[in-house]
Amino acid sequence: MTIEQTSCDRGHHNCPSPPSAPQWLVSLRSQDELRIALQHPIDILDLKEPRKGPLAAAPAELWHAAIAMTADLPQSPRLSAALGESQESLRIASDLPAEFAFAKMGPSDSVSMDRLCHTWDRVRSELAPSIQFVAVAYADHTAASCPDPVTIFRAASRAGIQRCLIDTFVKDGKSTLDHLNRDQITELAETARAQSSWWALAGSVGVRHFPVLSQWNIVPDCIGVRGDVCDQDRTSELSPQRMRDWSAAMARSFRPAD
Ligand SMILES: O=C[C@H](O)COP(=O)(O)O
Repeated sequence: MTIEQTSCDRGHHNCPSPPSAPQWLVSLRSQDELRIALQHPIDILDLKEPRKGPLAAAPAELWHAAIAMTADLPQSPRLSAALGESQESLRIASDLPAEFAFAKMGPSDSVSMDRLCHTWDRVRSELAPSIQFVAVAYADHTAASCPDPVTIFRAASRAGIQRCLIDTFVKDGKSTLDHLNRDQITELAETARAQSSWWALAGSVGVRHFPVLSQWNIVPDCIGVRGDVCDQDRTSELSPQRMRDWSAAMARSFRPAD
């Protein structure tokens, strides 16, 4: 999908149509949650264990269950796995089944871009060739002791990584849009576009942010969510009602992807 930037202010009568829909990624931690998620038009089922950290890996049993549950679907969402931060990723990357489309690793404690690139190389070399590696940046990069998001997005492209995701490291309710202002998120979006990267916006993103994104003319290629589709915080269960709310909000706020 191409990034479409529009000057459309949807509240304005001259607005021709809402922007093209970003893909929708939902992070899931159990088979029950997978069953709920599969009732919605999700593009990417992202498996992780939110009780163990922002990008902690789900157990391998869930990886295999997700493959079995989606194998025969006519329009199967693609599978993504969080592999944890660097040490956990290095340990488990080679176990990820080739049926997965994406794998991502948290950059915390990498301190320098050189070190993070080195870890990316090592993790990528462990993945099945068909799995696309997603470079993750943290909006609260100082707390995560890693390079800033634009530096990570640029380095990813230089390293031949075409997919980037921005998330938050500390899950205290502060979103990526609290950590980064309009200019900073615009710079990220423009960086991604200039280097033809696909980019996903995550990090305590909620339906409440859709009007802000519209006002800022930001349309990521994908929006990722966990906490805002749960009963309470992101460690609680996936909420069927909140999933319905997100489905409706995505359909209302964006026109179908081209
Ligand atoms: O990859 C996306 C994340 O799981 C988003 O989680 P969050 O919405 O709880 O920050």
